[in-house]
Amino acid sequence: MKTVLSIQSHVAYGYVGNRAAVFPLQRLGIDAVAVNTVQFSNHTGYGAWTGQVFTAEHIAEIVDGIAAREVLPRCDAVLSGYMGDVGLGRVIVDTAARVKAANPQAIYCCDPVMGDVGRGFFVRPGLPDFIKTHAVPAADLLTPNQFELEFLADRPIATLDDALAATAALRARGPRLVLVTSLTRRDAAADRIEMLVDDADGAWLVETPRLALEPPPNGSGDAVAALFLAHYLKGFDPREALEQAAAAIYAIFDVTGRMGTRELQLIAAQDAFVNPPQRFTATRVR
Ligand SMILES: Nc1ncnc2c1ncn2[C@@H]1O[C@H](COP(=O)(O)OP(=O)(O)O)[C@@H](O)[C@H]1O
Ligand SMILES: Cc1ncc(COP(=O)(O)O)c(C=O)c1O
Repeated sequence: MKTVLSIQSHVAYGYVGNRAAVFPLQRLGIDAVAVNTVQFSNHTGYGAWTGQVFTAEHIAEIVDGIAAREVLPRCDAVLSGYMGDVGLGRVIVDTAARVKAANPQAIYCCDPVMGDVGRGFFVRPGLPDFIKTHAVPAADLLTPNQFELEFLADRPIATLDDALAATAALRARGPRLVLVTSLTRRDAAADRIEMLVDDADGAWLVETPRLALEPPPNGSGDAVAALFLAHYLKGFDPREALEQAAAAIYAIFDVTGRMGTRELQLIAAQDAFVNPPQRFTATRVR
């Protein structure tokens, strides 16, 4: 069994961070060791929330406790998402290095959660620059949405060529693979939403219909990063892992987004992760 150390936010109500990532990991047969960077009542997109960002010392203590149980050498990957603040970010990047020292085969998958096109930046000041200068070079897999890709690669993205130039620029800084979510470009149909995966062997694009989801979903990026990583760890190549992740996230929204209840979302998800009703074929773009 593969093991993922997932270091992300926790919310009591709703599905972002570890609440969006742990269930897909488990459903796909991965042992998810979950460390929560914050405990909030709900995600910050609501505008108001209660709860706390845990201190860097607290997270370091939890990681030390896990290390004392000999868990780090068993980890096949570290998955990080919402970091809370720069101090926490340092502990997370350090933890990824500790896991890789304990298990040289282990990989660090960094979901550089910091904002999106509709909302702009939604994390504390300083974190975007920390992620750009410290987390990106440490990552093996990087999963930005389009907004995050533009910031990390210092360029606007209007076309597929722009996106490929940006992923190449990021790969030159460390990550072996970049997965871009919610790619929206002027040279594609407006009723579609795309994801792009780029590694040394080539680049693949997958598109699904864009569903009218109001308000726009939160946590979809967290779920996609977990889905992609789970399939990648299980030995799927990047193109197959991309197709699996696209089919699963689409099934969840298509079945549940229109109907709306959270319970349905979870129930539908159980089947969608493992046996998505619809397949989407990726196209080679490099
Ligand atoms: N309106 C939508 N219709 C269909 N799929 C969507 C929609 N919004 C998100 N998705 C799927 O979820 C993936 C991740 O969403 P994204 O918005 O990029 O994540 P994040 O939460 O990190 O911003 C997208 O690449 C797409 O496959
Ligand atoms: C606490 C928390 N974690 C994670 C996220 C990331 O969600 P997404 O997957 O939509 O980027 C958010 C977004 O609002 C959040 O508030």
